[in-house]
Amino acid sequence: ESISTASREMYARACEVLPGGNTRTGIFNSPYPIYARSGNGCRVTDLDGVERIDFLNNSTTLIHGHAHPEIVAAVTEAAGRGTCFALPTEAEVEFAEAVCARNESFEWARFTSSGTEAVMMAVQAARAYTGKPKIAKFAGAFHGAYDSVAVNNYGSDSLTPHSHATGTPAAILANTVMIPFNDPDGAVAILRENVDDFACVLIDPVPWRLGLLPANREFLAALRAFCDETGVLLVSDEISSFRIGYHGAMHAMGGVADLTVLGKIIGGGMPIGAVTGRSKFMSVFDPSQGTPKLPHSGSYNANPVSMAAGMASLRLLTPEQIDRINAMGEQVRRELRSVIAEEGLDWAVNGMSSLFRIVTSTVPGSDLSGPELSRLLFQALLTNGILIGNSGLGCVSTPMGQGEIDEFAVNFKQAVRQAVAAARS
Ligand SMILES: Cc1ncc(COP(=O)(O)O)c(/C=N\OC[C@@H]2NC(=O)[C@H](CON)NC2=O)c1O
Repeated sequence: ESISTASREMYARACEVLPGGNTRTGIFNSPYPIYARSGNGCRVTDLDGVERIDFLNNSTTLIHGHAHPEIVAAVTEAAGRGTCFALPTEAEVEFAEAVCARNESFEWARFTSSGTEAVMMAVQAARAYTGKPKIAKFAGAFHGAYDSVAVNNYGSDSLTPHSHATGTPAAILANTVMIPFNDPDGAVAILRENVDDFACVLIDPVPWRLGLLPANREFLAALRAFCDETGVLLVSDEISSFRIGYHGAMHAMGGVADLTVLGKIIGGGMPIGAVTGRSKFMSVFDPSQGTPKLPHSGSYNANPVSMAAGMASLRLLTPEQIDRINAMGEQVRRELRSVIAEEGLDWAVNGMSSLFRIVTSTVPGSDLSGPELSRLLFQALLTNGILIGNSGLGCVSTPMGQGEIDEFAVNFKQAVRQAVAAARS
């Protein structure tokens, strides 16, 4: 049924000028996506004026929700003084200080305009520092669109590299090795097979495409020990998971990375990415000693508007705020689990801190499993005033309170019943 007449009409117009009316694969939804008109705090309004509680927050980016007054003020003030210069600004230095203060391993920082670029630069920095070609990543984990890492990134645990970017050269796949998540013996055995060829191991400590289940401490310790022994760099992609603790995900789980990639929440809703880490590794970018091993430019790198939004976002993200949204995240996971239990379903609600992911039945052959059911649930939630990701991903934002959690629990029950009925019809 048509959820939003105006969105359907807008989508038809979009298809005239955008491939499939789309410019971001992850948020495409058939038969057509709902178009946003505006957002305010934890609520988003579509082109028909329908308001929903936003538990997706632009794929966990908007930790302070939409149009936070302090972030809007910072962006407006910065933009009024010029949005970008072919000159460095104080804003870049101030924000780099704020980022480096978050974790003792963040000795130097460098900015990009997306997480994808930051992952790319971290991988290239590891290759520049070690002189080695191969990288290891976890089967199924998502790290953005860079072709060296856009390999096995849709949740499958297959260790055979396959790219979702059709046409990726075999030479790229040959240098991207899959290792199994939370399997220390399995992962280290594969790493040892080509130990002299590895530049880095790339890990998201809470990989959402693997069901948002965290790495365990023994596993992180085994990776750290392997990297200490061999000189392979440990790169932590915390673009989505940094929010789980004031010092980030690895720190919260007792690990230490050599380089850490940041994005999303540190940008306050403006385009951002960052590579941080030990200065000895980050030195590959340093142009002050002659041509750097790794040149890296970008027209909007460290642009003062993103820096200002990021400063406001980090300033607002106090330990108390993190504790508060983490407690609300735990309550959300508990409420959703009790609805699922009441409905007699074997779905799971995974995640930690302020992140959650609803995973429909994993029982092979169950009629209530897989991406189709996740999509039915996503659509049913849309008609019940709630926005989450089409793969069941969601998060809590700081403007939320008990009212939003209560409303989610009630509407989730209705949506589950509608999705199950639709799946069985
Ligand atoms: C661990 C990790 N590494 C790199 C990236 C890429 O950063 P970006 O270039 O700033 O988007 C990301 C960013 N996107 O992840 C969000 C993810 N992206 C998606 O396409 C889907 C869309 O809904 N299924 N949902 C999501 O939450 C990331 O999470």
